[in-house]
Amino acid sequence: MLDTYDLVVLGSGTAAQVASSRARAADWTVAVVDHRPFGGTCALRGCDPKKMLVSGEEAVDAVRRMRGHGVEGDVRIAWPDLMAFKRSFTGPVPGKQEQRYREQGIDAFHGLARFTGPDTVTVDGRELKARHVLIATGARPVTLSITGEEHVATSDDFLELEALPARVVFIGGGYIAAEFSHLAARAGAKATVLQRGARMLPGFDPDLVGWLMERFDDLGIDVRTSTTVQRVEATDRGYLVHAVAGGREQTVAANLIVHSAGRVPDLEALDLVAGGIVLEGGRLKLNEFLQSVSNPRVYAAGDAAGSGPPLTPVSSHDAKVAAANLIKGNHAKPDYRGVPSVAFTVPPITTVGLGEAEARERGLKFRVKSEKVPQWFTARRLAERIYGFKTLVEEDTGHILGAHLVGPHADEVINLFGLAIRHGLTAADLKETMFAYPTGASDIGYMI
Ligand SMILES: Cc1cc2nc3c(=O)[nH]c(=O)nc-3n(C[C@H](O)[C@H](O)[C@H](O)COP(=O)(O)OP(=O)(O)OC[C@H]3O[C@@H](n4cnc5c(N)ncnc54)[C@H](O)[C@@H]3O)c2cc1C
Ligand SMILES: NC(=O)c1ccc[n+]([C@@H]2O[C@H](COP(=O)([O-])OP(=O)(O)OC[C@H]3O[C@@H](n4cnc5c(N)ncnc54)[C@H](O)[C@@H]3O)[C@@H](O)[C@H]2O)c1
Repeated sequence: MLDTYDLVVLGSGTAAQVASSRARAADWTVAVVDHRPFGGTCALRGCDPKKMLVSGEEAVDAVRRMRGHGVEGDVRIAWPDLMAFKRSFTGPVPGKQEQRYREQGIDAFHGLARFTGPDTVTVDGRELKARHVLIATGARPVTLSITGEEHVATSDDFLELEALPARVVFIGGGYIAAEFSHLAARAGAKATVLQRGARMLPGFDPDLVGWLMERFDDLGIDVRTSTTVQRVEATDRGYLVHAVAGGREQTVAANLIVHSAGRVPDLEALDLVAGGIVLEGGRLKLNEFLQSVSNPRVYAAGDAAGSGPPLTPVSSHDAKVAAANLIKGNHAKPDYRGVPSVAFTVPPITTVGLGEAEARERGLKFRVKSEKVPQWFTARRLAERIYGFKTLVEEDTGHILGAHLVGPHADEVINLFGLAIRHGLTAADLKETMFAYPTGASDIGYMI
């Protein structure tokens, strides 16, 4: 282990992995630091473990949909076994990560990192001097500032539950509430979502969210919008969640309350003042090259940078941009065109590019095609009632401005619209493409 490095990377998630290996490949001396097991949010506490659990849901949902259509019998989620299945993936991740760092010649430090000066960082009592630092510390749940906040579990806690409690309340109605309430309800819990916003999943097309809400109803998920949680009270039988909606107080009983009210860059422990790193509105103040405006040695990437949407592919993209600028001098800028996003409800809902309202606000000239199409073959063969789309195509150029899908295979098909947006393909290009039939993609020609 050295005391001086060309690059010290704070964090060991997606952004850290990508940037550290690029810098090392350029023959830089590199250290990574994390106070939690190595691997970051996506692999250990986010996308991947969540989707391992969704696999159980998908299996149950398929049987329930096909019942009466040639499939008989009942199936249910065996929660401890599904958790064990999840751990079969997450368990080996930290060890594999450490081995990867060893093989690459990257030094890995365990501990909470904190700046002690513009080019020094302390980790577990050891001071590291750095020619450059990359802040890749990810995000944390936003502080709710409500009485009883200490009783609110995080998504990390939910993903480690050995047993699923009978009544689960979600505070907030975005990605985590949508995905985890579907999971909890299919696994037999009573799920309630208390969403301050006027609707669920505000990042997705309102019409498509409306169609998806039918499935929340089927699952018995109690979704209360325009409802703000005010306090949480512990009782001898669990908790009471006190909320207010339209001036009226409501109380919901719970055995588990899950934070799903948003995440913010995780910067608190870093002592940014000591590092000479300024913030603006609670976020790192960065230039267009993802470099701190006040300390040019320091760059940031991923959720910690807060520059693009807080998603794994964006963390990876940011890290490539920051690494390129570190190694060759500032020249690369992030490009967030065509970043697809999926909420992994069953069925999934997806979005890429501009929403209809945003495109109108920008004064663009475009045609909208939107329809709920459960009668299409893709949905029929799966006995799925929820299937629909909305596409936005620019009038003059034929460019795809935005695409929004809900239903089977939407999580895969949206990537093709992302490809079109990012690489300037037109609606005509997509229509001329031959997609294997019958697949989700073979519907694209009819969606535009
Ligand atoms: C429940 C959940 C589900 C998600 N599902 C998806 C999904 O399906 N698809 C998708 O694209 N995105 C998903 N996301 C978002 C995605 O996980 C993040 O955008 C992505 O993992 C961020 O990567 P990162 O490298 O920026 O940070 P992270 O992977 O969060 O890594 C940051 C690391 O820094 C460490 N750290 C923090 N502070 C310090 C410090 N002071 N010293 C040392 N180490 C520190 C942390 O321990 C952490 O390991 C999900 C997120 C959550 C919470
Ligand atoms: N599939 C995915 O890509 C995926 C899945 C899970 C999480 N994530 C990432 O994690 C981040 C955090 O997810 P999330 O679901 O916590 O946040 P979110 O930003 O998706 O949704 C938060 C919602 O909580 C509501 N809210 C905030 N404070 C509230 C309060 N006091 N009472 C009631 N409602 C309140 C807001 O109106 C908002 O709609 C996401 O932004 C996303 O980047 C991504």
